[in-house]
Amino acid sequence: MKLELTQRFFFDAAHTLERAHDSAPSRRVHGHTYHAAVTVSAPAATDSGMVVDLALLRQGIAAVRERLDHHLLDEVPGLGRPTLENLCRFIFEGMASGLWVVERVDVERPASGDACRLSR
Ligand SMILES: Nc1nc2c(c(=O)[nH]1)N=C([C@H](O)[C@H](O)COP(=O)(O)OP(=O)(O)OP(=O)(O)O)CN2
Ligand SMILES: [Zn+2]
Repeated sequence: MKLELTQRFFFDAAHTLERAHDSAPSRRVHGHTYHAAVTVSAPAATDSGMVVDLALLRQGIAAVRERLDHHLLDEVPGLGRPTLENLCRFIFEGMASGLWVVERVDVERPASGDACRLSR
């Protein structure tokens, strides 16, 4: 058995996106509010009664979030093409060095109903 713990957060960011699909709005600089969630796990029987202290998890998230929030995503080192898929990977990799096992990362744009999940 294992326990999973999730912390949600959001960030606002701008980007452009060149696509095979002909979309002028995508090619212009535009912004989205992204809602994200990081889920970490631990064996169900922990001495601490915690997967990890949420304060530590939030610190890890804050460090990754700072690299995205109010940035032009096209210019974020290591992100690559600013898609939901690459945002999942970027956050997953950014959280991977903590005192936890990252199970999955979700990134959504609720306003347009787009969502992506990267699982371990
Ligand atoms: N697989 C993905 N496809 C697309 C992503 C993505 O992250 N992963 N992102 C986008 C763009 O960010 C875009 O802003 C959203 O585009 P879309 O919903 O298509 O809106 P448009 O204004 O471009 O309208 P169209 O009707 O598609 O012309 C796109 N794809
Ligand atoms: Zn977009």
